[in-house]
Amino acid sequence: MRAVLIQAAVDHRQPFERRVAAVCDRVVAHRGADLVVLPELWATGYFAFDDYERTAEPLDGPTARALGEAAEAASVHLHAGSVVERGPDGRLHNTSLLFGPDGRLLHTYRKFHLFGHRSRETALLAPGDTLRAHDTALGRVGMTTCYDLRFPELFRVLAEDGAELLVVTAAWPAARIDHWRLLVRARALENQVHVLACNAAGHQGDVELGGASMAVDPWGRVVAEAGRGEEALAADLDPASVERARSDFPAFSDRRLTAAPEKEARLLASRPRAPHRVAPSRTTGCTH
Ligand SMILES: O=C(O)CCC(=O)C(=O)O
Repeated sequence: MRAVLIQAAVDHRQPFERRVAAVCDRVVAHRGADLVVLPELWATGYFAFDDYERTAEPLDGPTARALGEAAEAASVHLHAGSVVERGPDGRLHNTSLLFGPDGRLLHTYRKFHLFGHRSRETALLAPGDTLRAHDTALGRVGMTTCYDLRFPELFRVLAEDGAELLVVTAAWPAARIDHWRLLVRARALENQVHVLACNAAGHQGDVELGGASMAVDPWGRVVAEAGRGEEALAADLDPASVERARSDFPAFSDRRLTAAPEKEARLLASRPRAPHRVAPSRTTGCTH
């Protein structure tokens, strides 16, 4: 599977509609990829808190329509990063959108953990409360947003819901980019899944975004990593490697606690354990 992460900067000199059109053109240029991913709030700018209200749209608004058309024109799955959504009750959310190659909106995710440190997100937005993975032609996909990376239980819930690919859309500052690198790899390794983490680039006000978008495999290995500036990062993933990693080294199936909120018993009922396979180390991938 070929994924392309568009590590975009927000050009605040351009009107909002022009920013949307420019990013849609960049999506269309990646026809031939299977999945294109955008950063968090790439059109409004995550740190442009004064613009949230003005740029908010419902999920059938012009920005979502343009993104669906771009996905269809490119014939790709499009994880369109996130937009400021105006919900049916008037509240605003940081909402991620996943489109299919026919331009249909397949799945949405409202950011669960709003960020309050030197950020007005908690004051302006309402958090999401629904977490589920979604079946696509590329496998089962879970969506997460930026600060969520610091909450391993959220990733575990999605992995327990069958996600094989976890996508992180972000506007992660350069000041804490070491945390980003560590957390993205940890979330992939501990859940034995692929993680695609698409960060923003450039400056938003006095905050510099850190770039370093990454594709990480189920062994926690970095398949591709971007620099700090604007870039389209391509990565080839082998979807079968999730199954392979889990059967070569069965840590995911050895877990005893569940993160799934709807399960009453937090301790997983004891079940017969599959015998661990003892394979010569040179034939396993588990040296990392
Ligand atoms: O956790 C961090 O350091 C960054 C989080 C963030 O910038 C966000 O959630 O948008």
